[in-house]
Amino acid sequence: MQIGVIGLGRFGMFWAQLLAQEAEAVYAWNRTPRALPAGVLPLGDADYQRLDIVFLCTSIASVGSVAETIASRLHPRTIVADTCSVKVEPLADLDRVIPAENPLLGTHPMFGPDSARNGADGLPMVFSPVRIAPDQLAMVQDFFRKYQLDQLVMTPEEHDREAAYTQGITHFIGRVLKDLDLKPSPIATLGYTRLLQVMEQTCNDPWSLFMDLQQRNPYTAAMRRDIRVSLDRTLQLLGDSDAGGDAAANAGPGADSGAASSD
Ligand SMILES: O=C(O)C(=O)C[C@]1(C(=O)O)C=C[C@@H](O)C=C1
Repeated sequence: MQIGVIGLGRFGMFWAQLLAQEAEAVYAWNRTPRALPAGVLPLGDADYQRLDIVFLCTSIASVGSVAETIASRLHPRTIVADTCSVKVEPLADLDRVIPAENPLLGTHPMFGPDSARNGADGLPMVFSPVRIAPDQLAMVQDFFRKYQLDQLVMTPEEHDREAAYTQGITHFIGRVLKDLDLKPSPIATLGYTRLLQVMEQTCNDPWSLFMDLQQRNPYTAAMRRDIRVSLDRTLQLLGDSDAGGDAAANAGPGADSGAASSD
C-alpha cells in the first residue's frame, strides 16, 4: 500500500515510522516542515494521486478543518482514515468535508509511542467503517495483519462508549494523580509504581488530547459523574464528614459488610 500521513506531532511521527516498516511507500506532511523519520518521504501535491489511504494524525478538534485543506487534492479512490481517540464527532465532521466519492474509514490504534515502545503485537486497533466497500476494508485490514494487531470492527458509538470507560477514565485518573503531584518513593509498592506509570504515560500526551477525550467523547461526562458518586460513596463509608450528599443513599455492596472485613 502507498500511504499518506497528515500531521507529524507525537502520534503522527510514531505512526509514519511504524507504517514505513510494512508499506510500499509512506509520504508525510506537516503544517510546519519537520525532519521526517527514516523511510518516510515528503508528501508533495503530485504524490496524492498515488495514495491508497491517507491517515489524518491531527488533534480531534482540528481533524475536520485539516481534511478540508486536503480534500481537493485527493484521488477519488484514496481512502481517508482518521486516527482519533474519539470517533463519533470527528467522523461526522469528515463525512461532511471529504468528497462523497472518497471512501471514509475511522481507525483508532489503541496504542502510541509509549505503549508500543516494544512493538505493537497483540495490541488492539479499532476500525469504524463509515463509507467503504468491503474489498477496500479488507485491503486495509490485510495490511495491518502484518503487525499482528488485535483488530476490532465497531461503530463509532460503540467505540466511544467503550473508550470513555477505558482510555477516558485512564487519562482522567492520570491527570488527577498529576494534580496530586505524586512522587516516586523508596517504599513504593508495585501498585503504586503502576499508578506512577499511569500518571506519566497519560501526561506525556498533549493537553489537547486530554481535553478532547474528556469533552468530545459524548460518553465521558457520565464517566466523570460516576467517579464523583463513587468517590463520595467511598468517603462516606469511611465516615468523612465532608463527603458529598447522595453518597449514603447510593452506598454500594460493601456498605453493610465494611466494618466486618479485614485485610
Ligand atoms: O502510547 C502512548 O504514548 C499513548 O499515550 C497511547 C494512547 C493511550 O494509552 O491513551 C494515547 C492515545 C491513543 O488514542 C491511544 C493510546
